Amino acid sequence: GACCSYRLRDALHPLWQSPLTIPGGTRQSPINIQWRDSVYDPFLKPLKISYDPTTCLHIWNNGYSFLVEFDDSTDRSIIVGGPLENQYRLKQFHFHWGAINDWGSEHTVDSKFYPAELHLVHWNAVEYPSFEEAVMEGNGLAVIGVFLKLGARHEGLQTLVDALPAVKHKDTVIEFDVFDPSCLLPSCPDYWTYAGSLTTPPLTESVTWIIKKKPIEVDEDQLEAFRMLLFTSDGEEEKRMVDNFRPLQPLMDRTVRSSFQ
Ligand SMILES: COc1ccc(C[C@H]2SC(=S)NC2=O)c(OC)c1
Ligand SMILES: [Zn+2]
Repeated sequence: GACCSYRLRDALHPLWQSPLTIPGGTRQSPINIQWRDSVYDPFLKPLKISYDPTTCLHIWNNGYSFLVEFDDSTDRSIIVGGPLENQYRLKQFHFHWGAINDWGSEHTVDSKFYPAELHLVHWNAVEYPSFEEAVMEGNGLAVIGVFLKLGARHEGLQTLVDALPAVKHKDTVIEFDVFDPSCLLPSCPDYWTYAGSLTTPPLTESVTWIIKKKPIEVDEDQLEAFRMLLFTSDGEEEKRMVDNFRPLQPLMDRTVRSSFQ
């Protein structure tokens, strides 16, 4: 029937040649955040974000998403506080999105998908010598997740959208030397936090997730600009870069904490 072919299609989805779950995984991402099951933690601190816009380096299409990468050789762009024991350095940010507005985010809230989700990736440079090593450690990474919803045009995002045609194909890159990603964060400080993983291979269980409660608004043209990117290199048969999100993973023995009541 339709359901099993859906499951088969889902399992064979081009993005997932690797196993959909990893053996022994107990803290995989993404997950559904059931609002009423999240537990308010009064000891959670406010998240402090200080990014230096001149640490921005370039935008590149890596064949799975488009990443904006930062110079992480110093502590000029960091986050601290929230659920974090140390300060974490900004390494890159990227997005996940759908072919249509009904889905696209990796996390869901009360089983609702958003059309897209921003991930700001940071690593624990206090305890680990490199990003590559931090990726392998339980407290190595901190990723801020921000939901995107359809609404007003986002002026800060537009500078990024204007650059996307230059990275249409896989393995293309352009210089992008001043950008402050804090313009992509909602003003509301509220967040959920839980222990999770990378959402693409190597799927390592090294991420402290900080998911903002409030989405940011972007307009249809801005979402369409994401959808005109390609998974494929120049000269290959074109495959539109859409639906680059991992299926939901089991919560298992985890509690999602909230910074708000
Ligand atoms: C080898 O280390 C990696 C590999 C892939 C990603 C990107 C994945 S993980 C995530 S969160 N969203 C994504 O699309 C990394 O990001 C931290 C780190
Ligand atoms: Zn991501």
